[in-house]
Amino acid sequence: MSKPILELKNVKTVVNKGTANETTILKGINLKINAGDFITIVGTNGAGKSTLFNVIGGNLPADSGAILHNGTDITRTSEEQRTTFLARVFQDPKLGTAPRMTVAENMLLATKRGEHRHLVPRRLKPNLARFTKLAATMNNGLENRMTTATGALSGGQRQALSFLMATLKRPDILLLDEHTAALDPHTSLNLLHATNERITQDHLTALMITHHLEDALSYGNRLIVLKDGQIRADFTGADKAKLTTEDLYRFFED
Ligand SMILES: Nc1ncnc2c1ncn2[C@@H]1O[C@H](COP(=O)(O)OP(=O)(O)OP(=O)(O)O)[C@@H](O)[C@H]1O
Repeated sequence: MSKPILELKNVKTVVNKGTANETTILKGINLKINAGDFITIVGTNGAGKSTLFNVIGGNLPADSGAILHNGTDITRTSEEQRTTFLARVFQDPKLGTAPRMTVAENMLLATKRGEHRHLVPRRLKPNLARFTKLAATMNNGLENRMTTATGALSGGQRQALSFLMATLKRPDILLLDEHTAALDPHTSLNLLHATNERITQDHLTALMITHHLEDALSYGNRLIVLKDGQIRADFTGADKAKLTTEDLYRFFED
């Protein structure tokens, strides 16, 4: 069997070290993510879901344990170095896009993820048709706003742009951190559908944090329950398919 695309081996993360508030947030995470996995992640507030993404993304160090990318130890690499193979979409539509740049300029910038980015305006023209076609896949009129400054978009359009930017240059790992949570129900559903289509059609490897248990059940091939800094359950295939919201609720009871 081929190596996991990403592997966490007994990863622990401690914050406020050496103070009275010292806390171990991740308490020994072991996780093998295989190419093409679409993993939904659920867990109570404070379970450590965003911290897990921070540790994978290099925003927060792993205090012990190891993180391997295609078998190579990346535990000590920086957040910047990891952007060569990893992209993340946050809950806040304002994160991930440059507000004064147009939609098309932001997309051009995203084609350079992980590289030293110099925006060359003349490169925009040959890419515009492709970018517009991609924007149209979001089903929210983004394709009609290619020359609009991103700060003037609706939250839904801006978040759709963040998602497109994260996937324009294919990432090995896509981290979706409650990326539809700040949107109204209709806009959220629309983005979730577009997300699912892109991930499944392009066979992307993705992890998606959500508080909506129905969404965690509906999407992906794998579901992980995080509780108190540990992985309490990891369902795949047929086991995931037969899970119900009631089954999941049990993990939220003390
Ligand atoms: N840098 C930090 N310094 C101190 N405490 C932190 C830090 N990062 C996270 N924590 C704490 O660690 C715990 C886990 O936080 P985290 O944001 O990972 O939880 P979460 O599962 O994403 O929660 P939510 O569903 O509310 O977003 C929380 O108690 C949080 O306050």
